Amino acid sequence: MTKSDAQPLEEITQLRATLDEANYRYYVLDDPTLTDADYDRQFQRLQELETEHPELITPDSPTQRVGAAPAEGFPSVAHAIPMLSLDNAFSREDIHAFAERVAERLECTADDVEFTCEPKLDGAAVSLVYEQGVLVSGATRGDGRTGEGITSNLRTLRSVPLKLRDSNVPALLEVRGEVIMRHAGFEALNERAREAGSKVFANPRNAAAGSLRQLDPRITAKRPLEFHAYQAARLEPDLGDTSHSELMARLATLGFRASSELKVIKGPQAVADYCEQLGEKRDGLGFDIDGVVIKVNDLRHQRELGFVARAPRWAVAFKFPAQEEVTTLNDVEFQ
Ligand SMILES: NC(=O)c1c(N)nc(OC2CCCC2)nc1O[C@@H]1CCC[C@@H]1O
Repeated sequence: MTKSDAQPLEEITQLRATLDEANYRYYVLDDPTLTDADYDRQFQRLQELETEHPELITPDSPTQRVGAAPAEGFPSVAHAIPMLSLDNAFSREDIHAFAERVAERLECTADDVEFTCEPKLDGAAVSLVYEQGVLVSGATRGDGRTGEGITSNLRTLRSVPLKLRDSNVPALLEVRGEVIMRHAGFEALNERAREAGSKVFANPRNAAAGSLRQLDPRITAKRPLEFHAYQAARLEPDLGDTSHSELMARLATLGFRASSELKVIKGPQAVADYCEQLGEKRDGLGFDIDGVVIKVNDLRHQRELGFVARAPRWAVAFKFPAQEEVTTLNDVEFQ
């Protein structure tokens, strides 16, 4: 390899590392280091180099996010583990009853059970599969057992890592999470749609789901979508993480955004307090949530508790009143 040939590979490798790190800091740490102009300038330089040296292009390069070939349709994808729904809780009593049921099966007291609480994001649930640290498949939740293969569309989200960030990557990782559209992005999208006389979306959840199911990934790439991880569904080899909160911290080091509002909380009383506090913060979050997902934190306990027909015994969704029905949350008294 001559000196000049050696140059592009070094520069390409450096640019890819810089752009991947910029995505991680922007989308996972909420602590951007590059300005958009800097990002775009380095991205264009990488595109130039890869155009001059196409043999150096790799599928996990930041330039390979947006494919050009519109899909004819989406293939069906069977989820290795069903993407289940959640039973609901609507009051402090329901939270206590859930904790008591868990405690009874774990043969402990409800106050000894350690839960994690996190916002229940109101978007579109998806699953991402990584093999040897590289994204190989992305799918919608569908009916929970079978979804639609939308890998090309999910690759366009800069909050979806094309390759895992850590050095010791697991052989297999399946991450599940919610794709959301923030209110600001939703309003701007609908404004553009009204001006163009095209379809206006009813709410951010529909806008996110509709954007993910575009046949042309170049359209998805222009939509303000963010992926927020909420579960590591499969992990081989098992990295020995023993709790949901530890696993979510691991996902953050691997390059995923997890909820900054995730808290480890002991006992139903404190869980109900978290729900009340998050309900008061709901209108200021800038994106839609419809409650709190309360999970038993210990993964062994989750396995012991298992699932009933369609939902886990170890998790429940605390639901807030639908916002259209409630003028202000102050009207809602916590029983
Ligand atoms: N929407 C969410 O923010 C969310 C969450 N934070 N955590 C989970 O945990 C799963 C894990 C096993 C059962 C539920 N699920 C969520 O949403 C899903 C999408 C479809 C059914 C649940 O609502």
